[in-house]
Amino acid sequence: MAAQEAVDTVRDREIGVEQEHLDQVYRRLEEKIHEAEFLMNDAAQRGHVGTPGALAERDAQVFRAGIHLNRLNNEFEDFLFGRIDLLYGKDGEKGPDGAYTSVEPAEDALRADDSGTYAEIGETLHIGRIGVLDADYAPLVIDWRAPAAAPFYRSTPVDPGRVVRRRVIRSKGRKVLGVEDDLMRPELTATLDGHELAVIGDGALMAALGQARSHTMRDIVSSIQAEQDLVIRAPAASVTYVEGGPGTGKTAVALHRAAYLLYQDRRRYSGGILIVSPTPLLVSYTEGVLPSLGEEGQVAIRALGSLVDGAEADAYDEPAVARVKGSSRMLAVLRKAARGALETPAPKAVQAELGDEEDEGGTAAPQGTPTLLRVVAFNRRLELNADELKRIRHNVLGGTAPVNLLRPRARRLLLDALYTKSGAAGRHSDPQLAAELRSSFDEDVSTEDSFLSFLDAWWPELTPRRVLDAMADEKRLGRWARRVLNPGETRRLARSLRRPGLSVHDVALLDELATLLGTQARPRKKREYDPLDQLTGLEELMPVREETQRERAERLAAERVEYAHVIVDEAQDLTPMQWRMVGRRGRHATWTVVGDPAQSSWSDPDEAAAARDEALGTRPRRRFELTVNYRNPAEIAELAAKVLALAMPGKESPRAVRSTGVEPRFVALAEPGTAAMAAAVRAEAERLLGEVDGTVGVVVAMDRRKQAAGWLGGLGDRVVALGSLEAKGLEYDATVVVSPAEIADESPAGLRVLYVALTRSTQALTVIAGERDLPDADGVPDLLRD
Ligand SMILES: Nc1ncnc2c1ncn2[C@@H]1O[C@H](COP(=O)(O)OP(=O)(O)OP(=O)(O)O)[C@@H](O)[C@H]1O
Repeated sequence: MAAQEAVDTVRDREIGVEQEHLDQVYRRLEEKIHEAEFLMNDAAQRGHVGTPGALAERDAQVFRAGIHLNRLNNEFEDFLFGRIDLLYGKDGEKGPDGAYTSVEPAEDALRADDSGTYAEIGETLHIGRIGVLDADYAPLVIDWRAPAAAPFYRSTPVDPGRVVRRRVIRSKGRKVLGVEDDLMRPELTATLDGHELAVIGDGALMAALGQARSHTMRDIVSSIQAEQDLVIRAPAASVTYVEGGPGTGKTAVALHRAAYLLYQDRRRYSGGILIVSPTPLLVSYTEGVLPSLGEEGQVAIRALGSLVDGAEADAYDEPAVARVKGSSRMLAVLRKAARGALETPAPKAVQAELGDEEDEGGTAAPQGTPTLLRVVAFNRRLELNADELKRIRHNVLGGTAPVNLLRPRARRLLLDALYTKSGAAGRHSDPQLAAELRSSFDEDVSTEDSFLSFLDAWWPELTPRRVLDAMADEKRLGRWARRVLNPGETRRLARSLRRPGLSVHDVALLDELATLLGTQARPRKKREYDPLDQLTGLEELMPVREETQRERAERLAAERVEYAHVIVDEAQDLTPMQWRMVGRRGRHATWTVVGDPAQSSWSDPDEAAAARDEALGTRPRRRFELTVNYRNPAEIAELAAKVLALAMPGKESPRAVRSTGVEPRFVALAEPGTAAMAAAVRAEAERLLGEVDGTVGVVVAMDRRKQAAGWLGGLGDRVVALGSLEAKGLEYDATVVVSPAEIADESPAGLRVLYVALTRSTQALTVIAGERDLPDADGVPDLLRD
């Protein structure tokens, strides 16, 4: 009892110490807010001066002060989270943020005698979401992304550097709630201001991992681990390539890396950072993290189905179709289609008003390409017949230039042919007169209505959507796909393109078509001229205040064709066609690519890897591996490892850091059929809702998605039903995986998809075995038995 009281006293004292520091930081922040407010008022006053120079200066001041205030207000909550106590450093030099920069301790920092090793703490640093200096420019808080903060993340007991004690501080508003310490040099007796260094708690990481999950990811800024920090701070020279199993923090690391890169070189990354995620669900799950890291507008998080402007797809094709659409064989088909579509009938909307770009798809009355051009020039009727037109078209299409960009050439060759027919060609021997005659001919003919409407029908301005719609006709597609796709693939592809709406895989086809057609990139919406752009410099180019982070990101994304840095999450899932689409957005970018081949839902990982290599070009790569699973307890990780052994024999599982003592539960259906499955799923979901504080995910085969949502009706929003492909990247406190066999049989990559499903839970897992799972007496499906 007495011992516990002593611990509590030490804990309270340490909390008190941190509270004092936090109070000091808040006082300083308040001063800064007052300063910012003063600046704003002062600037407003100056408005009365009235000279143009004074007005511009006022505007600049208001702008800066507004940004400052905004930032301070935003960062006010929970922004001080760490502290390190360091040995004296090797050199006495201070870095630009006022902190010592040396990583290694000074030679005389440690004293050893027969009874042990001793040291005096030479420096204490507090780490937070932004840096705060006191009035004398000494650091009260160091920004987590600053070099001086790196030891907070890098130091480990094996390689402690100067760090003796690493402390995570939990606070709410202005109140410090607790501290958790990790000792990096447990063998050392260290003193701080003459007192022995206190150590509180069992370490911050375990405390963080034990918390209940919500529907959004939280940032891990206070508990980033050393191997993760190496990735986050890796120099952005070329391609940073990260592999790691489920739950190793790949997504978290990728998001924190975006924040780090912006901090480190805001000027460079004002060109934008694009984060590509496989599904909209993962986008909304991760979206909360960046603003909370203190980043604004420059980062766009996009799902693969929303990467192309105007396309917003979240429907999935059946695996056999997705395989065809994603394959690089599609390139040959699209090349043919982009040219062949010139001869296809215009959709109704286009027919109604030729030249109208509005393209709604659908099948039109087969108008087809015109086979006769008739004009009147020099008082003569001139005609080009079907054969002549065909020859001209063939001629124009000779090279590989984008079809829409060939229209002027088509127009010229038509005029050439008509001119030859007119007999005017040899009329003048004087070249100048001949040229004049020709140009008046061209002008007459090319402004004639019959010529113009012919050209629109014969060489229409094609949109990617129109070509894709044209591919929905099986016979036509068969021609374009000859010797590339087999008849079954062609049939399935055409059928899927006849369905209304776009699938996620269609979007990459649209993007490829846009390139093949040479569709003009949408003109950049020019930002309104703002005199402050010149006054404030790029660092200060922060969002206009009334625009939200998301709105700004969307606007920038819409305007942007390419980005300065591209981060690809779940990279193992990009098809070759998707790699091409993403690659076009980062031709001059640096890249961070994170993924796990063992979770790939793509049936031909080698083909996808080849396309990835093409997208990344010859840029040098730095490879990193993440090896620790922070999500799953060991009990769940062990079960998932059985599926990994089937899916990818020899592939190692990441090491789980914690164990809950709760084994996964198995439930077999009381009787065959959907009703029994519905009852079992609902009962398990209800039970788990009672067991965990956070969220419950029910993962089913893709074609049971809607059904499963119905089974869970009325259970509230802590529980969600997901198709197996949608579960990627997400996590829940508890999951119910329904019929492993159904998930595994869904596609050639089914076992890897099942592996994903089994690795979503942070606490509890129930597996419900259907008939096809052949459960044993304990309800364990055959796929999960030893
Ligand atoms: N250093 C850390 N401290 C606390 N939590 C962490 C840390 N690293 C990762 N996590 C948590 O572990 C979970 C898994 O992280 P994340 O989703 O980034 O992993 P992943 O490698 O992308 O997984 P998957 O491949 O399954 O999508 C998240 O809840 C994340 O917040």
